[in-house]
Amino acid sequence: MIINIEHVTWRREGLTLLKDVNWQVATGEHWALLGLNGSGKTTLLNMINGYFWPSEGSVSVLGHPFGEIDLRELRKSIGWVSTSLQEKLYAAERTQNIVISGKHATIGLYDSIKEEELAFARSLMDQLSCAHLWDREFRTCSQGEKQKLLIARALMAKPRILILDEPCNGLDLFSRERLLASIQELAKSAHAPTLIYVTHHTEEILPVFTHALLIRGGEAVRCGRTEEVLTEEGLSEFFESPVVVEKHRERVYVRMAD
Ligand SMILES: Nc1ncnc2c1ncn2[C@@H]1O[C@H](COP(=O)(O)OP(=O)(O)OP(=O)(O)O)[C@@H](O)[C@H]1O
Repeated sequence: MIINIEHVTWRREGLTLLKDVNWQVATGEHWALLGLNGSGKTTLLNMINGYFWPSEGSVSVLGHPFGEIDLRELRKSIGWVSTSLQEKLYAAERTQNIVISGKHATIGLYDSIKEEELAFARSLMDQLSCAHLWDREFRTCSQGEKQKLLIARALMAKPRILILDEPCNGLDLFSRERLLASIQELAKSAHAPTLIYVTHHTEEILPVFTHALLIRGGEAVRCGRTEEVLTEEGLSEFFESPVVVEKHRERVYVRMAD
């Protein structure tokens, strides 16, 4: 079992921010985590990374129950790509150095770069269709290109779980599709980590995401196989508002019902 969250409740400042959440992620599955603003997605991710401790219930990640594992060690197996990270990275840094710095999850490089690290960084940039950005300054790359570089950076540490936290935020239609195509390829590649794709938008949930968790008000409202979860009925109930679902190339597009 990659992730096993059982009856997890998390309280903070008199509020219950996660309520009796149950979530099991098995090997070979890729998950989408869908929820509106403030629904508890980031809180749940912080829980998986061991930054928050459950008030009730138990968390086990990569077969290690919390309480029995060094969380700093565990975090080395989890990549977490989010846009807020971009601001922390050196704007003038060369793209390949940013990718390579992911090996030890540092900001900037402190050791001399080894030949095999350069080769691995290049293969990752190739895999994410951004090898043409080699040796560019990070700040000169577009938002979509930066996201690809940050995914390559996270993969440099060979994580077993890769969290993609709203990676398409701020991307235009075409950049979004290019990034999604790279994510699709990544998910299909041999030795791909377990992907957890966090989003507000159902249409970003690619067919490779076999399972979906819908979270609302800190509760896991629906959880299961994507095609069973992302139905018109299921989503109308989830959004507490009637929606119409249109499917195109195995992706689900939602609009409000008239
Ligand atoms: N440490 C904290 N103390 C108090 N409230 C918190 C804390 N962390 C999160 N919250 C609250 O918990 C709720 C869920 O927040 P969370 O960041 O998990 O939502 P989210 O689903 O990631 O939202 P978004 O899509 O906007 O990023 C919010 O109402 C937020 O204000």
